[in-house]
This record gives sequence, C-alpha cells and structure tokens, in this order.
Amino acid sequence: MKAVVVVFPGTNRERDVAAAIVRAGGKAEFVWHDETALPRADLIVLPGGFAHGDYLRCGAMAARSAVIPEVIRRAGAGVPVLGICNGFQVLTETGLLPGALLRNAGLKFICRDVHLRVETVRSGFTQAYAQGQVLRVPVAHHDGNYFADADTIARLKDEDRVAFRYCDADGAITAAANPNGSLENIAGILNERRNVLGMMPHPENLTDPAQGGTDGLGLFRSLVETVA
Ligand SMILES: NC(=O)CC[C@H](N)C(=O)O
Repeated sequence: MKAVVVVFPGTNRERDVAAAIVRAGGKAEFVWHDETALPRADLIVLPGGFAHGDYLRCGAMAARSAVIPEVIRRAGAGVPVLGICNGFQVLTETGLLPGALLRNAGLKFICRDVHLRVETVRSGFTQAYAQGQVLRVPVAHHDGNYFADADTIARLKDEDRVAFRYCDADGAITAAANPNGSLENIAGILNERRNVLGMMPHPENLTDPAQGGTDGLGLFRSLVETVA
C-alpha cells in the first residue's frame, strides 16, 4: 500500500502519519502542496498541522492549493483520502466532506487524550476495529467543533457515515466526554462513497508502544488490508 502525504506550509504531522503507515506495513511519500499532479497512490493523506498558519479559517487556504483539484479527482475515482485534524478541516473546505469545524466550544486549544467509539466498521478505514470498540486517541486542536445543518446530520446517521464519536472510557456518549462541542459528539465522518474519512483526533500518534499506546494502529492496518 503506497500512501501519498500532502504537505502544506505549516503542516506538522506528516512524519507522524508516514511512520504510522510504515508501522502498519505500508509505504509513504511526501508531496508538496503546489504540485498539480500526484504520483500513483493507494491512499492520499491530508495530515494535521497549521496549514498557512490557520489564517482566514483553518484549512481554507490549503483547500485552494494547486494540488487539491487532483485530490478531488482521485477521490472521485475511488482512491481513499484520509484527512486528520487540519486535514479534516481541509476536506470540509474543499466540499469533499459536509459541515464545518468551528472554534472549540470552550474557546481553548485542547491537547489531551480522548476516547472514541467506533461507530461503523463498514469502511476501509475502520474495518480492522470491532463495532463499538473504544479507542484512546489524542486530540490537539482549537477548531474541532463539528457542525452541520440538521438535514446533513440526519443523512450522516441514516447512511451510517459517522465513523467515530467522542465517548467516555466505557463507550457512553455523554456531554462530559465531548471535548469541543461537536454536534452529537461526532469526531469523524465518511463521504457517501465511504472512501473519504475526516477525523479530528490523531490516530497516528498512538501507533507504537513508545507513544504510550497502539489504539490508532487499527486505522492504518485497515487501510493496508483493504487497499492494493
Ligand atoms: N493538530 C491539528 O491538525 C490542528 C488543526 C488546527 N490548526 C486547529 O488547531 O484546529
């Protein structure tokens, strides 16, 4: 499985995600945002960070990069696209995923571990997990408050496109377990075709015992198992 990791000015998790992909048995190559063509890729990753210093809105300028039309074209051709944190923000700004990431409800940058419940295993990103499995994964963001209109939220649920929800250590979906005010504790969503995933937490940062845990590795294993 060969992943292409797109790097923008201010991206900071590209090496973390590349290392996670390698740990899961894949390969990763970096591509700078001003390329208009991409090499062959079984997976495209938009990593976390602070692209363009978060100016205008997080992800807004990155979504207008030269590389993005090709990312959109590949997504349309069925190539899996994974957006983590800043990458999720970029995906909503491109329109590949619905809704928006607003300022955290508490108006503070949050950097800590949270628990996530796997809400669907029906995707190439989550199939290696068990339905309802509780994961411990870090978050590090100030604009992670997922918002969409009521029709969009209803559609995401009807179509089984909520991938992860913030939960407590026992898997209960509670207001106290919601770090940022996201509607219905939504932490990650899929597109209609289920080949684009955006999520705010950072699974790449818990993929090695030296990082304190490996709960994030299943996402990268899922991809390595399901794509070429
Ligand atoms: N770690 C990240 O990708 C952070 C994304 C964005 N800069 C925010 O703070 O919300």
